[in-house]
Amino acid sequence: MQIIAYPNRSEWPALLARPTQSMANIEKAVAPILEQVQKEGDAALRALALKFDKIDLTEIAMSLATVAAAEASLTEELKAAIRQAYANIRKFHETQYQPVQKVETMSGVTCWRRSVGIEKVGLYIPGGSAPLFSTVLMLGVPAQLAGCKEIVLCTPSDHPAILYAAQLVGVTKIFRIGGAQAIAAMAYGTESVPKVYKIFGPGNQYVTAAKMLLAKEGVAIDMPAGPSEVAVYADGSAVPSFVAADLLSQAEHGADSQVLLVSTDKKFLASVNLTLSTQLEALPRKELARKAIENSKAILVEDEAEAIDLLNEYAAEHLILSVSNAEEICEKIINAGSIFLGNYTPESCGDYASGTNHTLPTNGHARAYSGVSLDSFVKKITVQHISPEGLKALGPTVEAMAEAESLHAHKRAVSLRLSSLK
Ligand SMILES: NC(=O)c1ccc[n+]([C@@H]2O[C@H](COP(=O)([O-])OP(=O)(O)OC[C@H]3O[C@@H](n4cnc5c(N)ncnc54)[C@H](O)[C@@H]3O)[C@@H](O)[C@H]2O)c1
Ligand SMILES: N[C@H](CO)Cc1c[nH]c[nH+]1
Ligand SMILES: [Zn+2]
Repeated sequence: MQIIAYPNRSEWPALLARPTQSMANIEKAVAPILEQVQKEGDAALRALALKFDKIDLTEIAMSLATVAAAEASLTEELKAAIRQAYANIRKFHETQYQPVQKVETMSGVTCWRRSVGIEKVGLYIPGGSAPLFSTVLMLGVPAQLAGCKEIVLCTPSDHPAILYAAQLVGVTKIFRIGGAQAIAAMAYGTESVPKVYKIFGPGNQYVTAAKMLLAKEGVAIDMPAGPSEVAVYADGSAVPSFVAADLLSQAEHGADSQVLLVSTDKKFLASVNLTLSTQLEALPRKELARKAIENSKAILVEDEAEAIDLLNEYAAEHLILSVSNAEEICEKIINAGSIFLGNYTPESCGDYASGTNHTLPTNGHARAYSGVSLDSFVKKITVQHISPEGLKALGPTVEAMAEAESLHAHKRAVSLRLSSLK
């Protein structure tokens, strides 16, 4: 990994830019796909599956028999691991339920919020270069807890673990479609695929661009969750081989992934680089990881304060703090998707099974977005009730404001009632 020593702050934006292809080029490729699906429906899905995924899609929906057969084809060990991950993710997301809190803002004026699961949701499960069945749990568990009635899943993969996990979380329909065309199908609806109210899920740049383009048309999406990335901040207490393994864990996702290592210790950076090369050569997906590592940097900074500023500017999807004062540094991080503390908290645990969600904002979007949670799958409907006594107390305030805005019908809606109470 290229080591950059003591860059000036003015150099940070260029240094921290992700190796994404130009969004304009990706959008140029994706826009016609969206249009084709909107116009031609299932016929477009069949043509695009053949073109991009080399799949002959006679059946767009997965049959119940295929789904049922999935369980039998998995080992007991893998099924137990999936069930353990499911239980942990469920336990963590259950804590995100918010009890209804009724507030009396004035005597007789009561307001509260109801959380209601979004009725129809669409989950995208990446399957181009790896069948990410862990993502089924990450999206399906909060959808299930939120009480979403229709849970549609699209994926280009037919891996049985995807189908097994889909059954666990109560997915209602599964379609073997991937890429931008899957996102378009869930946004517009086709003869086979139902139109949903909100689309969730990570994916490559085509998937992410499709979500962003559709968001401009008013389609609800979770967030931009593109190519995976990790930043590691390490000091002399960190173990170089552990840090190298963490960097490679995200580099192996794809050539467009990026990893970042930050330290105040020059020798440490060199040791990580050494073990990284050896570990890289041993990986089956080494060509993908090598390309991602070529796009990555190890940055030597002056001190802890500079490291914190740099990490906040980068706004990593995942941030590992392999430093002796990890909890203290954690409190100073204001931009990150998910943070991992200490030497024994590999990011992989969050990817699969610790309980937190792995669908997280990438490409600096952690500055403004959070990862997926139970909240992502619910709407909050506000409710209020005003008693006659409450209206007597509140009415004059509303009358004065409506009068000042020249909205006389608003004022009358209050005044008529107040007169009836005299
Ligand atoms: N941010 C997160 O939370 C998060 C979580 C998991 C995975 N990820 C990321 O998801 C991504 C998964 O990517 P993937 O490619 O393996 O699977 P994917 O399912 O996202 O994309 C595969 C699809 O891309 C489409 N495609 C491929 N080449 C195309 C082209 N030239 N033009 C148009 N469409 C094309 C195909 O239809 C294919 O089905 C990785 O980048 C990974 O890092 C991110
Ligand atoms: N690291 C990915 C999120 O960016 C999630 C994942 C799934 N499987 C392995 N990793
Ligand atoms: Zn991962």
